[in-house]
Amino acid sequence: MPPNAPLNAPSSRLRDPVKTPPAIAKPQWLVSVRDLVEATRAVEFDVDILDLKEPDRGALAPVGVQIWQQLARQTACWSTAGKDAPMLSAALGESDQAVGLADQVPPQFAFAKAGPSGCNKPDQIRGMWEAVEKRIPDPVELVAVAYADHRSADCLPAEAILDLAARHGFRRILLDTFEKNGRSSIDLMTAQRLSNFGRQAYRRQLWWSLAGSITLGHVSGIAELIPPPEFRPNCFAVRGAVCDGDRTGTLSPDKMRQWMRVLGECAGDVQP
Ligand SMILES: O=C[C@H](O)COP(=O)(O)O
Repeated sequence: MPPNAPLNAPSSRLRDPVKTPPAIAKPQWLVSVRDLVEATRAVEFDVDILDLKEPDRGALAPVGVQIWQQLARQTACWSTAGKDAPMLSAALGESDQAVGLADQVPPQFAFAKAGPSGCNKPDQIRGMWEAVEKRIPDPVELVAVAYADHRSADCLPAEAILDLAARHGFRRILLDTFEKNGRSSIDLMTAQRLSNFGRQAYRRQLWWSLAGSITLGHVSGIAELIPPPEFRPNCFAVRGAVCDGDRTGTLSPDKMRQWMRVLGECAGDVQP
């Protein structure tokens, strides 16, 4: 187990819908989808988390509330049909938009993410988290978001957000890029910073997900990039690399199949 316990105990709102593993044999896989059609395609490929997001409108743009509701109904059908229904996650947008939408997230969703852009002081980001937490339905867990290109997003650096998130009682953090211009989180952070981010997450008992123009090459090369297994991401989150064309295209079954295979091959990397 990581040596340092979180400074604040998690609030009841942050209880896990599933237990957070201290170490995982196989990284989880999040795929961002824009609607029910893409979601239905993605479930064929053993996705762990379906993330509802409109890729035409930036990093964390929300889809319409009616699409959240469709997915909430569909997940019940998947479960009753005996399928392993993925957990649902809602992108709420950035700061004020996230606060405004938080109370409309269906309670069937496991997670919601609020972007920190414009929050360049600790008090601002804490205030935004608190405002979202006040409105979000109780079973939905708010996930902290940090951007590798934090200057473009006018927010605090990723390491500072991780520290604040741990103190606030978050259980999970997503590292993504604000700009979707093809520069990956790995290019922006460099291997050293990324590895330190992973170490910091492990020590603070934060599950972390790596997103931001991540490619299959990044996934298969993660052991060289972050040698200690326990510092590696608990989850890889992807959109662009599993689409035909760029991230505004549609999900490619061939690419989804390749990702499923490569992620399956990561199994056994981490000893519990
Ligand atoms: O949450 C994950 C993002 O949607 C990743 O998108 P991307 O792979 O196009 O950067």
